[in-house]
Amino acid sequence: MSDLDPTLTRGSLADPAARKALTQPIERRPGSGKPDPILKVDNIVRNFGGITAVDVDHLEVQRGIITALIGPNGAGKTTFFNLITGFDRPSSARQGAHWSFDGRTLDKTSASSVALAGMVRTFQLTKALNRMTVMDNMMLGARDQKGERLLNGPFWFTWKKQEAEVEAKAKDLLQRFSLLAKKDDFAGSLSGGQRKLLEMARALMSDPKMIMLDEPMAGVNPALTQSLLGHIQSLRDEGMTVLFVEHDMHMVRHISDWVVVMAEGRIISEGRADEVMADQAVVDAYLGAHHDTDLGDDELLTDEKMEELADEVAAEEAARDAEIAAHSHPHPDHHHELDADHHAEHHHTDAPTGQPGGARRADGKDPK
Ligand SMILES: Nc1ncnc2c1ncn2[C@@H]1O[C@H](COP(=O)(O)OP(=O)(O)OP(=O)(O)O)[C@@H](O)[C@H]1O
Repeated sequence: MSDLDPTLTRGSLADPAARKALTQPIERRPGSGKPDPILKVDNIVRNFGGITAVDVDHLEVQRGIITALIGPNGAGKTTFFNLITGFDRPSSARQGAHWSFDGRTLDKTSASSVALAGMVRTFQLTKALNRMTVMDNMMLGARDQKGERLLNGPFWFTWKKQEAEVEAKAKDLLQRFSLLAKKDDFAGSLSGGQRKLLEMARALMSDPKMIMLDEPMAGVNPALTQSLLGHIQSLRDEGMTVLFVEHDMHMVRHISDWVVVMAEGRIISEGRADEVMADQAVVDAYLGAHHDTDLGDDELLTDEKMEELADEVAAEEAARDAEIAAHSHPHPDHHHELDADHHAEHHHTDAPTGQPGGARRADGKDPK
């Protein structure tokens, strides 16, 4: 905080020039210090069997701007989100893992306490949530994230009194995200984009300081894309910190003020979008098998290039299927070791273990 321009008060980062002035002096290297970090992470390692999914030495997330966390499939982004929000425990828990949010240590904190501290993540709607109405989802969002202690304790009446207030707030948020007319509809009946809006609205029920969005553009049709991007930017313009994981590089280029790149569980690059996408370490991490992977540069994405990529993917999948058929003996499915829903919720397939950018073995050997 020491070097931060005192005029950069809450909301003043709505001005692009102010954001540029803030990020310009930051060193372009993994783990660089930020002028006013809201989140600081040290020594977070997560192993699954012999695989090191996350191995982050140091990361700082700047307050008040939009930071994108990108990386190839299997790079460890979702696992990292799970770890810092208390939904998973680092393997390095007793070996120096340390992280703090807004000055408060979160090392041994539960997921609900992390949310109470002001760091809230969105969740993709599960089957159960799909069967509830949009409004009930919002009310549950409030209970999950704020009133849990009130509901369980002798404060039930206090909660009841607050309920009307909470409902009014839910309606305001639904209005803001153009979902009010749908408040009595089942969440499952919403379009992909509307679900993303509902996920965001739910997370905002607890007035977070930082919102963490997991693939906000997944399954969103082009008509809603602009509106979603606008909502994310206006949250930042109102003073909120945004951290998001996204595969859509066009979106990353469009709205990120800062980009952090992960590969093989590690932070490999940091900088502004155009800078990291030109960084050889990033290009190498994304390349590997797909040497022309689109990093969001529209000029590169010709029809011919798309066909070439589709052919490469098909050839790779055929080779993988053949390999699986050749080794089709039962194999313990480490993927479901902790969280059976984790990958079922993902819309895309994981990189096969050992593909560039994917997880690596804890002993450093090629997992194949
Ligand atoms: N619960 C789990 N049990 C075992 N292995 C897991 C588990 N969760 C993740 N992994 C493994 O950890 C590595 C990192 O996965 P993670 O989902 O965090 O990557 P990611 O960067 O979010 O990938 P994607 O972009 O595909 O969502 C992968 O190799 C994955 O298979």
